[in-house]
Amino acid sequence: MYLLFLYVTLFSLSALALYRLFFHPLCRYPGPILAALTGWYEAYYDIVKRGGLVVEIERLHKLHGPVIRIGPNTLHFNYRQAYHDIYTYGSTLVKDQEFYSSMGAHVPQGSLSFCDPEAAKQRRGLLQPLFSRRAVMSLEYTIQQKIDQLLAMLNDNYNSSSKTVSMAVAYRALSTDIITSYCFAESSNILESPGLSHPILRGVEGILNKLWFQRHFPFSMTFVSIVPQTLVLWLLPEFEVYLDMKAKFKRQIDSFINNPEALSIAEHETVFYHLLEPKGQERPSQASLLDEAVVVVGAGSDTVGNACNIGTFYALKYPSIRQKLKEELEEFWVDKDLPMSYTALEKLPYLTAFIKEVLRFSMGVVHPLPRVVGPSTPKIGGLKLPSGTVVEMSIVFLHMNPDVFPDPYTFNPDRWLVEDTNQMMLDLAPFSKGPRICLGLKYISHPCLAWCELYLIFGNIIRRLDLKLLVTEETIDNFASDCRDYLVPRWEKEYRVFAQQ
Ligand code: HEM
Repeated sequence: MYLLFLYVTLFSLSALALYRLFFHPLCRYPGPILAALTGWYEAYYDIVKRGGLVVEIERLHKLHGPVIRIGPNTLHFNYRQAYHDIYTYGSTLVKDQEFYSSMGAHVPQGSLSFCDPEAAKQRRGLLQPLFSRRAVMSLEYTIQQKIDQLLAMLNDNYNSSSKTVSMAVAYRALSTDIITSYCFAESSNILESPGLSHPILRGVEGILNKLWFQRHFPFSMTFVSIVPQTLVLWLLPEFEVYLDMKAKFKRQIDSFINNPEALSIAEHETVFYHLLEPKGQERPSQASLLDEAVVVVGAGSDTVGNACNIGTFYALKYPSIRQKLKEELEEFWVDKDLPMSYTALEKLPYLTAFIKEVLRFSMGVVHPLPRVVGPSTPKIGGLKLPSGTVVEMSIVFLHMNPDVFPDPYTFNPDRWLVEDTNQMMLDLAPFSKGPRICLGLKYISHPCLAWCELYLIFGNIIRRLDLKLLVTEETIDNFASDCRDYLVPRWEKEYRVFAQQ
């Protein structure tokens, strides 16, 4: 009996392997045989090579050309027309259910995980007002308050070469505090924790380390949500922070549901204000509200933190860049003790060029975002593909394309100061593009929350502080290389700074 079972299994696997190698519609596309046979090829680079998939894809494109088969049913592209066909004009493609339901296994009812275009459109419609330019302008004060807190902390606690701080940690603290106070009118207050040792920071790190495991073994998150909490914490102590955060959001939602007046008397509009009082739509379920809260905090913290971390590094590393930023800011922002508004800062040409270069370098989400070809999808990068094919292109290949960004691995804000930046702007896509672009960013040239944060943070850090970079053997030298893919890019090394008095 066992033998029969073994024979049937072996026969089925062999038949599947033969089909995938010789009869599958994608069988004529080049790529590693193992990738054509199984999705575990990708899992190996994600888990064993710890975020090494994008580096492997780069190697494969050099070997096999601009289109490669990276999974049994997945093509990865490396040319700009394909990127725009998939994302910018990709209204007939949908998010890949297999990828997003495993990545979002902990938040199945949050906007990021919605693959059905209609459901995503409805949810985005509910949240959009919170991230519109009008809302952002009216809540600028909240962002400025948090930045003031960061500056005071750096001045008071990290002010000599023997008292330094990792800016990666400081910015993660700042961006999480901003997004939580902005969205829920209740900050996580990480910046107030002594030595920035808040459990949330450790928890986020622990969860990021488990990210690829969750992607390839999604039942691990189902396990976390169904077994008793004490067992989860015993087996996976790093989940404590995540479970605490969810419990806190749940308490907040319960209190708003029980006391709807509290929504309108909160200091400012919040995520829950828009979700609990949907105009012309049914109110999302409590589980969905909770998932959305987690999505918004996750999506709005590390992305912003990464960009700030990378920008500050280059402003400190290259004195000429820092000097130009400083001179421009000093000319327009004469009294640094008075706050400067986002609308004033966004008019500064060099600061704007600097932020665009920061966004090009920091990438946003570095992992290829998979989309599924539909029955009416036109050609992708000149290729007519069967419906159901998964297509993707990591942003690395767009942002580091030497045809559009000459000498792409050099951090050079001046490239944005030429007269015609149209093509570069088209290919600057840190927030992705098209129907599933980062929430609230209709077009990259219509700034809102993320832009507001970046202008205010860089403006304040450069104008009001004199940060010094501490260079040691351990200091990262260049953010363009050795990047690991944890959805957002991560690096092994970091850098530390102190505020010169
Ligand atoms: C520098 C800052 C940011 C970058 C580079 C960035 C980048 C991105 C990217 C690339 C996506 C597409 C993900 C995908 O297709 O799977 C995305 C989606 C999203 N972002 Fe951002 N983001 C940033 C800041 C923010 C902020 C501040 C928020 C607000 C809370 C936010 C909320 C979201 C949400 C909710 C989605 C999902 C939208 C959907 O699937 O329809 N992001 N972001």
